[in-house]
Amino acid sequence: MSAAPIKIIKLEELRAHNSKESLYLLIHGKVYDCTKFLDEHPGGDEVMTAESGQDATEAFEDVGHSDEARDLLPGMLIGELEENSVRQQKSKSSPLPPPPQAARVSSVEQGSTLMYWAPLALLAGWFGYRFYTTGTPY
Ligand code: HEM
Repeated sequence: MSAAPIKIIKLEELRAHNSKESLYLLIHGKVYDCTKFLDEHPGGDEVMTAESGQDATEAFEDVGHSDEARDLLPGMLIGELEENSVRQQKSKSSPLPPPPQAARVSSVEQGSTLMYWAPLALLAGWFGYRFYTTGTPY
């Protein structure tokens, strides 16, 4: 007899279970249904709901959970997170090039700065020319 196939869980599915009514946690790439454990968790339910819908591995490890705590995990295991959806999540969080709108705004700003300085430069040029030709700027 072979073991039951591992259920592949999509990122959207993980994110959908983010309340006390139904809570999934992602720890080391595996998805755990922690709904029933919420009330029993010695660290409280708030910390667990706060970690839902994202990778809770760091939070789980930072606490330094005991072996007893780790032994509880297999009982809550429901599947693994789909590889592709993790990659999607990573690309979403990576810095994107600035949107074209920003480029447009800065070129408009440059344009308006030029529009401000051009008449002033012309005026200064005129007074300079007058000063040199007539000895007085007006
Ligand atoms: C299914 C996942 C989890 C299980 C089975 C679990 C289980 C436990 C257990 C058994 C303890 C008692 C101490 C120990 O034996 O280490 C504990 C404590 C604690 N847990 Fe979790 N935990 C889980 C997830 C989390 C997450 C995601 C956080 C987020 C920060 C968290 C935060 C804490 C804290 C802060 C304590 C310390 C409580 C105290 O001693 O005052 N736990 N947990």
